[in-house]
Amino acid sequence: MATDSAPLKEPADATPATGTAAVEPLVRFDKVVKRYGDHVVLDELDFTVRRGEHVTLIGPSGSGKTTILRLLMTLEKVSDGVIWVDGSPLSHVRTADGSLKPAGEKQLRESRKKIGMVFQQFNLFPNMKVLQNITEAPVNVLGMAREEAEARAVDLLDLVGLSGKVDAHPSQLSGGQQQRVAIARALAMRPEILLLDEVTSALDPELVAGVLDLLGDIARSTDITMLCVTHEMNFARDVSKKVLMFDAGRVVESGSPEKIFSDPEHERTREFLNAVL
Ligand SMILES: Nc1ncnc2c1ncn2[C@@H]1O[C@H](COP(=O)(O)OP(=O)(O)OP(=O)(O)O)[C@@H](O)[C@H]1O
Repeated sequence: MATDSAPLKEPADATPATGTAAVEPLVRFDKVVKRYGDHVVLDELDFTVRRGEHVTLIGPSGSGKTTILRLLMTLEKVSDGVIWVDGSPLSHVRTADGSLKPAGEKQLRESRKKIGMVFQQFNLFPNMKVLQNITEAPVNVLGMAREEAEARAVDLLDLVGLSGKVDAHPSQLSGGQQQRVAIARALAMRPEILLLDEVTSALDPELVAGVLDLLGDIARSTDITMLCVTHEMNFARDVSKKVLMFDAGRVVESGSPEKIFSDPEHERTREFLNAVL
């Protein structure tokens, strides 16, 4: 089935009826396929994430974890299936007859506003000062007044422990400090969903705990929904309510961190955890 030919109807429970919004998943992957040429990376993937939930994605290298985050960030397009966010199709738009067709660039840019992502390699703008790194998207994408964006950036820099670095350039900061700026930059867009892709993998070991503590504080003190790819199993245990174990582009097992880490049911989960723990 190709997304650009067959009309796709929304799942029966995708649009909450009045009074049921609290139980409606914020994110729903509905038979999502991602192919690169003949290589099927995600294979009719189904999973849901509830509003405010903190979910950790684990699985062997190449199992499709980063691809899931990139699809949610609309940096990639689905090959098949539909991604729903808050009852609306992220990857598609509704046509007049109620069917869905793949979203164009304009809609994808709109969808992207709801979602923030922090990358392994920080991805800061090297030629901009810290403050401008944080205000750039709120001003140019959301149309926020510069003064308001700057005031918010100052608050966020305080939150991430970098209030003295407003005028620094990224090259003048440590990796841990750059990642804190990247976290502040993602939060500046007031996203509903925060995607974290191995955000401590590129850091020197002594900087890892500080960044994880900050993310733990953000998870506990806000109602943000988090999807997190990490090899930091203690962080997953402390911060997430649900762990999804992926293999070959599918969820092979999901459950609480306690259940998955101490009593996994699937052989692939046991193999993976034996290798990383
Ligand atoms: N742009 C691309 N073109 C072709 N293949 C790609 C592309 N991006 C990802 N892939 C392939 O998709 C598969 C899944 O990659 P992905 O990065 O999602 O895995 P992952 O589970 O995040 O792995 P890791 O833990 O090593 O980061 C890999 O086989 C990868 O080579």
